[in-house]
Amino acid sequence: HFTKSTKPNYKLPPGPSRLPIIGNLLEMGEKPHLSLSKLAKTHGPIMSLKLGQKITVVVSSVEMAKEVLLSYDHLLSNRPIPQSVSVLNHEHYSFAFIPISPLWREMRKLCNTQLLSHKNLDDSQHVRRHKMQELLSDVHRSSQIGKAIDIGTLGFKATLNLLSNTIFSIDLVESTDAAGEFKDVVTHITNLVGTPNLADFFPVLKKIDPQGINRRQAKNVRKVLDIFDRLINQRLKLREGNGFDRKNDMLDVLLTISKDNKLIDKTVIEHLFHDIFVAGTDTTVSTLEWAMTELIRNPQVMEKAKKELGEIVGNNGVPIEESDISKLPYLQAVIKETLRLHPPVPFLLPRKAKSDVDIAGYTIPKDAQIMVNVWNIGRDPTLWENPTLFSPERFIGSDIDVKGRNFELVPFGAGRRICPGLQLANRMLFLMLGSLINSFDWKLEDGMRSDDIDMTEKFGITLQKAQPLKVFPIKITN
Ligand code: HEM
Repeated sequence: HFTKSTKPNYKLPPGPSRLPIIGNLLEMGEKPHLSLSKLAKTHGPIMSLKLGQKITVVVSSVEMAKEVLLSYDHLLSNRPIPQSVSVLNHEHYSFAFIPISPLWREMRKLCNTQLLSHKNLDDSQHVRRHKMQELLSDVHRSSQIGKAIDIGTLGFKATLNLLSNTIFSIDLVESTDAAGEFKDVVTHITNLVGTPNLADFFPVLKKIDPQGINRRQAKNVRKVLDIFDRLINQRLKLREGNGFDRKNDMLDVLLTISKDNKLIDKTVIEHLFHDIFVAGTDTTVSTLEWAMTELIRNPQVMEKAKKELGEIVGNNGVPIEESDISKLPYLQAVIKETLRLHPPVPFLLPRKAKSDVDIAGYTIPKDAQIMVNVWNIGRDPTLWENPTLFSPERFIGSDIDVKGRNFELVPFGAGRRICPGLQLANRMLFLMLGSLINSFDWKLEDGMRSDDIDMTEKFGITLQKAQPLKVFPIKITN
C-alpha cells in the first residue's frame, strides 16, 4: 500500500497528467514498451505514473538504470507481487518474487554455487550436447521432406529438454506435441502475469478477481507443480533403493541439501523449479527466434556467423561445444545485438521501493513499483549509432557484455536480482543458434523476401515475435 512521505522536499518524478481513479492506466496501451518510451521523450528519463492506485516510476536512460540497479539496488530489490503470482502459496516461495529474505538468499546462494555456476554447468554439459544432436536430427528430418520449421516450437522443445536434463536428467517432453502442451501452460502463465490486472491496480478488487485471472492461473500453476511433484516423488523413491546411481543433477543436489537445511524442503524445490521453467523457457526461445529472424533478414551477418563457425568448429557435422563459445566472438556479438534490439523482458521484472529513495532530485516513494525500460535504452540514439540497425559489428572490439556491468545493455537485469540463469541461457542460446546455422542453410517460403518478414512484437511480460518465424532448412553438404 502506498504511504505518502512526510519529507519536506518530497517531489515525485514528472509524468503525464492523471485521470481521476484510473490515473494513467489508459496510456499504457497494448505495447507499453513503445508508449512508455514515447512518454519518456516528453517527461524525461525518470518519470512517474499512477496506474490505478499504484505509483509507478519508469526509468529510461542508462544513467537512471545505473542509479536503480547499482547505486540504490539495496533499497530497490524487492518486487511488487502481482495477484497472478499469489496462487497456491506461490507468493511465499517464488524465487523470482519473494522479498529479499533468508529463503531468497539461500536460493540465490544455491543457484550461484551448486546449481547454475560455471563449474556446475561445465559438469552437466554432456546432457546438453546430447540434446543438441537430437535437435539437429529433428531438423534433418524436416529438411529431407521439405517441411518448414516453426523456430519457436522447435526451440521450445529443445529449451525445455535442455533445462529438464540439466535439472532432472530426463526429457520433460518426448514429442513436439507434448512440448506444445507444456509451452501452452508456460505461455498461459507468463501471459497472465503480463495481463494488466485490475486487482493489481485497485487492491480492493483483490477478492473479486474481476478478470478471473487468479482462477485461471491457479489451474496453470497446479499443472506445473504436479509435474514436478511426480518427478520428485519418483526420485525420492529411487534414492531410497539400494545401489541408486546418483545423478548429481540439480534435483539430487537439492534433495541432499534439503536433508539438513531447514529452509529448503520439497515444496520449496517444486516452486523453485516452477520459476526456473517459467523464467527460463519463453525468454530463451524468444531470443532464439528473434536471432534467427535477424540473421535471415541480414544475409551478410548470417554469412559471417557461418564463416566463423566453419573456421572454429568446422562445418562437417562436428557438434558445437560449450567450450567453443569464447572462441566465437562474432556469434557472441549476434546474441548481444539480438538482446539489445529485442530484450525478452523489456522492463525487467519490476522492483519495489523498500523506503523513500531520492534519485536525480526526485523521490521514489516507499512501495512504488519501478520499471527499467531496457527496450528504450537498447535503442537510445545517444548510446548506439544507427540504433535500429542490426549490426553485431558494433560489439566487436568492445568490452560491453550482458552481465549487469554495462548499464547500456542489461537484458538480464543487474544487481542483487540479476537473472541467475544468465550463464545457462547464454550457453543454450549458443548451442541452439550455432548448431542451427552451422549445419543448415535456411530459406523462406517461395516468393517471400526477407523484407516481408513480419517484425511485429507481442507484449506480455516477455516480448515475443507476434507472427511465428517459419523457415525451411537445407542440409549443408560438403
Ligand atoms: C535470454 C534468456 C533470459 C533473459 C533475457 C532473462 C531475463 C531476466 C530478467 C530481466 C530478470 C529480472 C532481473 C532484475 O530484476 O534485475 C530475470 C530474473 C530471473 N531469471 Fe532470467 N532470463 C533469461 C533466462 C533465464 C533462465 C534460463 C533461467 C533459469 C535457469 C532464469 C531464471 C530467472 C529467475 C529464477 C529470476 C528471478 C531471480 C530473482 O528475482 O532473484 N532466467 N531474468
